[in-house]
Amino acid sequence: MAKKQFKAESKRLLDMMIHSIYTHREIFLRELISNASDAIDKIYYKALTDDSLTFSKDSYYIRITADKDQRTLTISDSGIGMTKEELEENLGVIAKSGSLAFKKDNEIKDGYDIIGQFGVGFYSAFMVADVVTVISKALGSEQAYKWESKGADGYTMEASDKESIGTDIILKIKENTEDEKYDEYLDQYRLKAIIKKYSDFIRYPIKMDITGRRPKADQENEYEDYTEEQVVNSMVPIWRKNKNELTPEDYENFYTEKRYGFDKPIKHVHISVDGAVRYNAILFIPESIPFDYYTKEYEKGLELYSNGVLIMSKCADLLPDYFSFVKGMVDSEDLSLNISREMLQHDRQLKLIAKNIKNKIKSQLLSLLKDEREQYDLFYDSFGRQLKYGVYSDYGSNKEDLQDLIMFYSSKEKKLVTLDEYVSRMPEDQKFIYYASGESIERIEKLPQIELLTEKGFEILYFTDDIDEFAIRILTNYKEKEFKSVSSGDLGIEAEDKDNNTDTVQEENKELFSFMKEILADKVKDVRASKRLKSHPVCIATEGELTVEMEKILKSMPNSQNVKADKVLEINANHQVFQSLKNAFAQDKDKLSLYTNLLYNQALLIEGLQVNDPVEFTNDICKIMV
Ligand SMILES: Nc1ncnc2c1ncn2[C@@H]1O[C@H](COP(=O)(O)OP(=O)(O)OP(=O)(O)O)[C@@H](O)[C@H]1O
Repeated sequence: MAKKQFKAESKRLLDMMIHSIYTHREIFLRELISNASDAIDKIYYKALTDDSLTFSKDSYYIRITADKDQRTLTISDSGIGMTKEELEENLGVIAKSGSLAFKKDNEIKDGYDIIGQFGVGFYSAFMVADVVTVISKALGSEQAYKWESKGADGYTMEASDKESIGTDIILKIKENTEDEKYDEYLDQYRLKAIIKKYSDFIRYPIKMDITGRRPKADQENEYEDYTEEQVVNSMVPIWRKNKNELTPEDYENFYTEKRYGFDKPIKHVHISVDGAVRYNAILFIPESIPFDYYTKEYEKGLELYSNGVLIMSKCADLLPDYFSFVKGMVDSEDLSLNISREMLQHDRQLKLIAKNIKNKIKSQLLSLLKDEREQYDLFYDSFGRQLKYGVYSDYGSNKEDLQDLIMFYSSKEKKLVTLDEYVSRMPEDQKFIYYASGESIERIEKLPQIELLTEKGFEILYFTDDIDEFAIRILTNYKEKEFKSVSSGDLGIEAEDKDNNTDTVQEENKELFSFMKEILADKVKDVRASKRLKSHPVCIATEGELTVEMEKILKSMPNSQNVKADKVLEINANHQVFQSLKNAFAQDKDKLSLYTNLLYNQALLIEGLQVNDPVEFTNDICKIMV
């Protein structure tokens, strides 16, 4: 029979899977059982919603059969099965989600990475088997098909016999090697232990023949071997269990088994509500960002069950966008099985659940912040940006919910702090919450604009994310303290003039400043003596709503209008450069023009802005050198 080739990327992945040194080979069983359970979910759901089908509950099961002589391990299910096309489609291509394409060849080093990142499910069978045979009969088909593969060189497909609807997956277990005892995957007790460990809560019975020894009836000291079919798993879904009976590992196993993520969740929340609306939920706050999280491909949502039957794998209406990182499931008896996506959106029960869940997540995050700061920092590193987007989006309608969860880097603490922490430390005479924006902490630390505030001992929040300043603008204040950019025209420091004669200097040099303004024309709104500069000669301050940082961000957006911040060029009157400006004003206006342009361009560079004409700028520098 002609062999069909796997798609190129699948072949590569398979190769790695087969040759990988993966320490947890046993998880192949979890993967296959999980697929079987999904397949039964599908047929069960159909049976419940389609009157033309009748099934009895007893007909849903997963069966594990080990045959030591043949070295085969068979995982059978009475699920929905696969047609010929589905076998091709589902098993001929790995990682259909496209996640593999995301990873470049050299980034994938061994199987761990692959499973860890994408969960290639079915293919993990090749970690323990030389040959994998899948015999499947789909619901509604007369004909069964057999798919078989020895690994990376391809697979065969042919018509086959199978009585009942469902799928058998037959693994020809590898021979033992010096390092690896594959025999264990044919041992009933070992298999039972693996199932208990990873798949205990699967809703359908996982049946296995278990052999034991027992005393013979009526005969003393005589024993006999017997084999009986046992249901190995407890079948109670974890969300229906009592929290006290469950260990953190149980939740972690559930998280992995459900493929919510491949990290270790930072926190889980187990909710059982029995009030106006009844539901159970298990929610997880992941530790790391899914690879597509900050892209449009990412789909938020929780699994939605109606009385134990999965009705939607990603119910988006259960989570607000700003908590879109939350994973998990909700099971409610109050939802109808036949409910459509459109109807769900208007469902009163679902709305109540969503609101309740939102509050739970918020309170969990707050308690994480309060009691487990390191964990919160870890979480914030991944998802803090999303919370800040939440403050900004929907015209700030969720800002109350989120303002206590966001953090920024503090100039004083040298770490992330909350707004509450900042405000509670503010000296009495400090009116504003000060912030400085820039590309990185290192660059902000060098900004001339922060000199005065730093010298006076004020704490400054550093904004390094694009969204930061926009979010803060929507917040406008926190606990009645307004936010103020270090570049804003008036810093609101009463004491600032005491040791500073800026106003006098400004007055005395009025003509010099207005001459400089004329040279720069509409590039700046004004040129004036600075109150905030200490050692640097020049900086840009802004007036009005828009800061330089916001201008940069808006300009980088597609279809950006030509937005401009109102810039003011501030000159340090105590710097030697100011004397040179005054001399040039008195003696040589061309020189003043040269100096003014140079200072302006320098101020732009400090801000991380581009100079308008780099060639002219370098020529100007040469002019002062010769
Ligand atoms: N026992 C089965 N019965 C019916 N369909 C199956 C069975 N096993 C696998 N499939 C089909 O093959 C597809 C691929 O399975 P595989 O385990 O590789 O990935 P997955 O389960 O979709 O995703 P992932 O494992 O990454 O969560 C499944 O989505 C399912 O449609």
